Amino acid sequence: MDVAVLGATGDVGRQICTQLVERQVLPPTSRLQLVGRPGGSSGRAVHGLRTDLVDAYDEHAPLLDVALDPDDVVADVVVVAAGRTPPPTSDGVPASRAELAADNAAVFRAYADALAAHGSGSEVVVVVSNPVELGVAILAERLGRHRVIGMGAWLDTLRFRRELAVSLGVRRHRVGGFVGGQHGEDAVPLWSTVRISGLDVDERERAVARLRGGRTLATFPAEVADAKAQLMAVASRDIAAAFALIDTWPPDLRVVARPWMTHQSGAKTATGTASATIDLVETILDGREIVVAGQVALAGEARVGGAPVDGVLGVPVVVGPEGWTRVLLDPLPPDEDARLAQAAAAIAAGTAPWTSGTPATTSPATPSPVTTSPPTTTPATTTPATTDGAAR
Ligand SMILES: NC(=O)c1ccc[n+]([C@@H]2O[C@H](COP(=O)([O-])OP(=O)(O)OC[C@H]3O[C@@H](n4cnc5c(N)ncnc54)[C@H](O)[C@@H]3O)[C@@H](O)[C@H]2O)c1
Repeated sequence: MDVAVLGATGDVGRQICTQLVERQVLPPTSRLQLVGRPGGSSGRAVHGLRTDLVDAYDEHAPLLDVALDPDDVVADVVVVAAGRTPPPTSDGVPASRAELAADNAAVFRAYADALAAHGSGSEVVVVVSNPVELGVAILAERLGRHRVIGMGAWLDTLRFRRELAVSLGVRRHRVGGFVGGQHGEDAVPLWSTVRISGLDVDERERAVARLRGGRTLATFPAEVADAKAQLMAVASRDIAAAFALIDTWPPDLRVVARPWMTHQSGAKTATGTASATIDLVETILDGREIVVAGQVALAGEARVGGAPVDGVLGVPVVVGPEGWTRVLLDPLPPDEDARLAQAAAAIAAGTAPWTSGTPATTSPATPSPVTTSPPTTTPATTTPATTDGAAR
């Protein structure tokens, strides 16, 4: 099985390539294609990256290949990490999502068209670049909905589990639960999906109620806005104090605030992003099926706000070697349902200018009907993930 990483020389792309090789996700007989951009600095640096990886990992490295033309991308799994990233801003207000979308829509389209024309017709695409939802919408339109999954919701999910685990004083692998919605500040912590191994239902409900402290998601957007304002004020004097302040907040708020502060600090979130990406790549390559959260192009497989979703949304899904197959979303409590509906509306508004609004329905994966089974499967991952803001 082969993997291609678009934007291989970027901060995130390079981490993905390094971790793929270092963690021996790919055997020496597989191929890792490092994809750069002709004419750009990455067109030169990608050759250097190849040499550096061989230098470090020659004993177990897969075959390392360089591609500069989107038409030459060939792999079973294609990771999209190419494109612009929004820089931190002095006032904490993220660069316009529309501007980022305009730039990165062109990147998404170029690779979507090339894969549609020259790909195998069965590659699975993992979208990392932001806006993740736009990448999923554009690639799904051309390649088929089930072959495209955005990893932002999985990264948010790993962060949620970590924050819950910290508050509970347990290891992350003992905590289940998902984050859906839009990657970044419109992430929706799905508290009703939280599971804690070793606790029965009553114990879990008491633990969750304690962690939530009587709050619901109805106040979450206002809490996030207030958190950012507080962090900007504190961080301008003392960045360590800003991170310490985050530690005093509830776990769901920390899920959004901590990566936002990380980005504002000038550090990028490349390591955690790469690690979460590799979870998905590993699953797809393994032939296993696991439940993850991901941004996917829905055609009515989930209902929020009383209506079926026709468009991209982060939801728990079953992912396997042919992409995602099913949505696993039980009926939600009103606050989670309302926030997911708001996120779906925000995503629809953000993607509409760049898409035809009709994701391709063809797919090699067999779409299954909506399932009502509870999302109890927890992938056996202990991978740390730390990172977002507008979306990081
Ligand atoms: N989904 C997530 O959780 C998450 C987390 C962190 C970063 N990101 C996103 O990942 C993307 C990459 O981030 P980064 O920090 O590595 O950025 P970076 O600037 O370090 O690297 C960007 C890479 O994209 C390539 N690139 C830029 N424009 C291109 C074009 N027109 N065609 C082909 N390649 C092009 C560059 O050559 C470079 O290799 C950004 O969109 C960022 O917002 C997503």
